[in-house]
Amino acid sequence: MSQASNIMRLVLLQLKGSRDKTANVLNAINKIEEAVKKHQPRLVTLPECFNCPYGTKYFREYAEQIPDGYTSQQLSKIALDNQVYIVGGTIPELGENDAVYNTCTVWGPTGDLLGKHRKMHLFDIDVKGGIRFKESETLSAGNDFTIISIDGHKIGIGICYDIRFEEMARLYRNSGCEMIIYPAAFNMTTGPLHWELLQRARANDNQLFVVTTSPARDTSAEYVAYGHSMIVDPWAKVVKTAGEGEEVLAADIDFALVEQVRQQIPLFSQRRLDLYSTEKKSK
Ligand SMILES: O=C(O)CCC(=O)C(=O)O
Repeated sequence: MSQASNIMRLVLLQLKGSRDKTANVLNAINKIEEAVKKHQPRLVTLPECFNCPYGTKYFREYAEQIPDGYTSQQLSKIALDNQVYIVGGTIPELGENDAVYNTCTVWGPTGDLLGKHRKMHLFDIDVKGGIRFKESETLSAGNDFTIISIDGHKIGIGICYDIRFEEMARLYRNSGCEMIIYPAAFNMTTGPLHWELLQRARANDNQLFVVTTSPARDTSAEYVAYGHSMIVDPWAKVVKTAGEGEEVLAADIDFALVEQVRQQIPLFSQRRLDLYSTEKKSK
């Protein structure tokens, strides 16, 4: 693909996880290699918590330093060997002062770490008769926005629950992003109702591509992921969606669509900033 091209080929890997970290990482590595051979993507994305079961009791045990830990080193090598960008899902990260984060790493074709996003909004919910989850029992929240650039296109990174916070997506749009990628693991309570809705809403509000990558559904797991990894375009149209099992989703997306939608429905020059605003604060 030429550097100036607006077309980018994506591969989303919806992967099944297990309690065996090494097996999970090797599965991801093998699937990346196969997908590169078959589809020649520019960018490959992985699911949230792809090397670890999704559960607060597991995060510290599976946590690794970034970029020195095993999973980071494997992702760096496979990106370099295959000359591909990788949005490496998420892994539990062992950070400063012994804090643990739910973190997405992004790797370039040189094997370099291009960015690291720590989930900003921790998934603490209690839906009666549905699901209770409290990430803050063991995780700390990140404080930084993460934008990477691929072939001149800015891409914002968020993680799962982050998608519910429209201000974050707006700030990415205001910073020039044309796509937001969310590694994510919705569940069987909120998934059917909110998964597609939130993606189409963020895409529609901000006139950009939204990409999510979920683990495959495993009904024997303690946390059952919804699946349905998805690509939504700036018209809020679902371009491609996976089912529930392990799946490889490949698609060419055209960034020219971003400008077309923004010109035809010029929300961002029509906003009444004299009456309201969304502002970034530093912490
Ligand atoms: O927002 C939701 O319903 C699910 C969020 C989630 O599973 C997560 O943040 O990991």
